[in-house]
Amino acid sequence: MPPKPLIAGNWKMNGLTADVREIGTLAQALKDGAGCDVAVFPPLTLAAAAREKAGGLLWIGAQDCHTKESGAHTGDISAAMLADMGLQGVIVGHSERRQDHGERDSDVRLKALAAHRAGLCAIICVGETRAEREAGQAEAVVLGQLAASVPESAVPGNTVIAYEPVWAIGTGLTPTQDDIAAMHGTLRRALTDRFGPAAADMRLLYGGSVKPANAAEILPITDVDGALVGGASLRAEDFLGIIRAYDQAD
Ligand SMILES: O=C(CO)COP(=O)(O)O
Repeated sequence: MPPKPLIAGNWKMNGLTADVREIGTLAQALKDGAGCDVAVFPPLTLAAAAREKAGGLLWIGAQDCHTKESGAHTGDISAAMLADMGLQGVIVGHSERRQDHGERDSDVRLKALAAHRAGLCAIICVGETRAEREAGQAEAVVLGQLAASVPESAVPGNTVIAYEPVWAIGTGLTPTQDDIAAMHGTLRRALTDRFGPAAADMRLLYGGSVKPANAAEILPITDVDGALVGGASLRAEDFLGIIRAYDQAD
């Protein structure tokens, strides 16, 4: 049995107080259950209100955390603080953090470890750039990121891997179904080599321009256990269009 799918929405640096109503709309729609788990990662300013609106029907998480538990790190937030506010997960190693903040695999690994120590689920992101894909290095790059970013403490209950090709993020471009299947198969094999049979239960999400219009083609691909959605997660109606792709498959 493949793991229960997860549809996760990464709001990035978007959303003001009024937008929390979208979480309320999602929770209302999820009352009768869904064919997948649902999570939203709003900006931290909205996380407490989002959690209240979610009413336990979807997870609420954060988009980053510090590697340390506390200390003199002005402007940073620790995983322990996120757990203390009742959040369930945290995205680590998103390509925008790797690019904008120079995060390396070793930083991502320490952040994932911090998340695990705090009892949070770490959504660990990997993905190649366009130049790396064109040079035929996509698989090697992603496998390198996976090996160095995922800590030994990873188990299916505390870790989700998100494959997000950088060139597909926010561009409307997606890899072919065969390319997604090949990369996810490669990720699963690498995780199995490292973690044994437990790797079968570790969720592998695809991210990069997932929309209601292409969800039905992407989500059923073997070894795709859900999606990490950016732009199309900001409005409940669009996000539900992706979540419902699972109901229709049932
Ligand atoms: O980066 C992403 C999610 O983390 C994907 O963003 P888009 O869905 O907007 O392409």
